[in-house]
Amino acid sequence: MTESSTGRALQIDGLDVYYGRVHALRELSIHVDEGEIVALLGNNGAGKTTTLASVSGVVPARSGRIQAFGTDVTTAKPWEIVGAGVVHVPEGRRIFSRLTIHENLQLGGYLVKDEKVVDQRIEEVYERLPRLAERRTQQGGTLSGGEQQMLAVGRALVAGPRLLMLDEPSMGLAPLIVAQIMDLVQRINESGTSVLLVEQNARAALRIAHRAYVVENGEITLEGPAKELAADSRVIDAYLGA
Ligand SMILES: Nc1ncnc2c1ncn2[C@@H]1O[C@H](COP(=O)(O)OP(=O)(O)OP(=O)(O)O)[C@@H](O)[C@H]1O
Repeated sequence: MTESSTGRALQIDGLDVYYGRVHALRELSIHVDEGEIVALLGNNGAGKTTTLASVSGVVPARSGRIQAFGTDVTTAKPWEIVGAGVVHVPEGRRIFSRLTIHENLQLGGYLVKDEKVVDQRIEEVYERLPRLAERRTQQGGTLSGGEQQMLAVGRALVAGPRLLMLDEPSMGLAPLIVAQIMDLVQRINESGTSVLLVEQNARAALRIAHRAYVVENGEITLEGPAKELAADSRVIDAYLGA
């Protein structure tokens, strides 16, 4: 791994990923500057989850390069990528329903050596999300969908991300709850964490993103400032509806 200073949280160049014969990503290139929220929009099966899985070291790149904060992580292991400051909140939250909220948060710190740091970060999560603090001894499975999503984000924060990657945080949630989740993401960004936000809900994502990309069949087909994309007729027709 070579290191340099770029001001880029994430730089993906010409990424190709295959599942057997399925060519899931086709020379995909995107970047996230430090301090940005960047949305990756697209329909089911477009390649959004694969992009995050590839950055996280879960799905290997056939070709191309992935850099996180100037470090080449193309072939890095998942824990090395977390160590580089890149933390992934997976699709479907994947919280542990039999563990308490507090235990779920503690799991976010499993790679953090200093327990005091973990405890301090959990307290910060409780300050940010008082509803989790009130329910800290309850089992994760007793939370509503929106609260489970907040717990999944909180757990990621305990890992100390410099880049937070969120996979469809709005999935299955009512509009009011989606707005609360997006507000949380925006506040996390304002306190200094860069964000890559994967969403099918283009409307919600474009409201908080600085820039966005549209991915179709594994290829980037549109990109630009979020405000411009929100006004682009191709985005309106395909992703925003009437
Ligand atoms: N484990 C897998 N094995 C085979 N093909 C896969 C696998 N995972 C994804 N694919 C295929 O790769 C392509 C990209 O899928 P991906 O899940 O990245 O899309 P997505 O944009 O995240 O959609 P979704 O919102 O449904 O997750 C699709 O054609 C999908 O069928």
